[in-house]
Amino acid sequence: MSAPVFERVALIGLGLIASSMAHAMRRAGLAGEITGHARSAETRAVAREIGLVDRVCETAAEAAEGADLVVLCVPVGAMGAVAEEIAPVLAPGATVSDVGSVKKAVIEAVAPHIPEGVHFIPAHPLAGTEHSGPRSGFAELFDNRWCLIVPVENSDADATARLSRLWEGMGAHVDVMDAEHHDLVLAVTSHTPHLIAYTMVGVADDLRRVTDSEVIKYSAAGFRDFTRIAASDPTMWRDVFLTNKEATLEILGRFTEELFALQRAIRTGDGDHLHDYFTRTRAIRRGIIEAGQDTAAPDFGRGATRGEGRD
Ligand SMILES: NC(=O)c1ccc[n+]([C@@H]2O[C@H](COP(=O)([O-])OP(=O)(O)OC[C@H]3O[C@@H](n4cnc5c(N)ncnc54)[C@H](O)[C@@H]3O)[C@@H](O)[C@H]2O)c1
Ligand SMILES: O=C(O)C(=O)C[C@]1(C(=O)O)C=C[C@@H](O)C=C1
Repeated sequence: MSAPVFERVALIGLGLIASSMAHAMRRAGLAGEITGHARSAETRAVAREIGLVDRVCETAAEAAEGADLVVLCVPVGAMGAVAEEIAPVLAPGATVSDVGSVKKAVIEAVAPHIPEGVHFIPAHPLAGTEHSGPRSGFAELFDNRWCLIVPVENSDADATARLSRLWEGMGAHVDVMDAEHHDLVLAVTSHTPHLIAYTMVGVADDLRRVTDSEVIKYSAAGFRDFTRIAASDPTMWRDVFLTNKEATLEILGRFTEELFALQRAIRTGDGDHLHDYFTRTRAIRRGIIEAGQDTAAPDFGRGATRGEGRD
């Protein structure tokens, strides 16, 4: 058990990421006290029932008051309003961070509300599941995953190091990245793949009407993986695409070009093109495994029903 890195941590939004943070902080004794707030009364009631944090508060400001770390764990589109609400109670020397999947838009929405003397250090843990809500979290979520810290202009070095210690204590490896680069990298590795999965499952759903449920009945592993991703929270992903528009459209444009090239190769019977392409992509998968990055998604059946106890 380590000494607490922060005396009081406030988690605003009590879904998958916040609940996993609460479990991971408790596992390693990283916080003296954890307070929490979620917008819906139902979520707050569930959080109280399962003892998720030490104190569930009725407002975000109440949870943030007296905290030396406040972490915004709400959908990206809600970050600015929450920052505005907690701003009056933030004490000088406190740190505000977030876990949003997009960084440039979050910084633009949150930074203007951060008072003088309060540190703002955005972050993004690259770990998740398709589940949501306060029951879906688990202490191991961040183990051996990356957490990207995205310092803003004049971010305090000591405060950044302290936040890094917290994430390392929760099991993550920490790297530092600037916001624009973060958003482009994530558009490639996370955002566009989610859009493709949503699309593929939508296509299959249309087809299902034609084939009378054969698509579901005979769905093989590849498609099942798509359905897991496409079961992810609609609010979260709507906000991701609306706020990482530029980078996602850039990657989607490239994706479409390559898809057309493959489509043409199939139509013209260009086996060499297909074989070369698949050889290249196979090498990427092998590279990921050799680098030890293939941390298989953990057990998702942790009593969480998607949408349960959340607004
Ligand atoms: N799910 C993932 O895979 C994943 C991974 C990394 C980062 N993230 C990011 O983490 C953040 C939270 O995602 P999650 O998966 O934990 O979501 P979630 O849907 O499980 O939880 C979101 C929580 O925020 C609360 N909430 C929504 N609007 C609010 C508001 N205005 N004020 C207070 N509470 C509000 C909801 O009640 C809910 O408890 C998002 O910004 C997301 O982009 C998600
Ligand atoms: O494993 C999953 O369910 C995820 O989609 C997690 C995932 C990802 O794309 O890797 C999703 C969004 C994040 O911001 C970070 C992680």
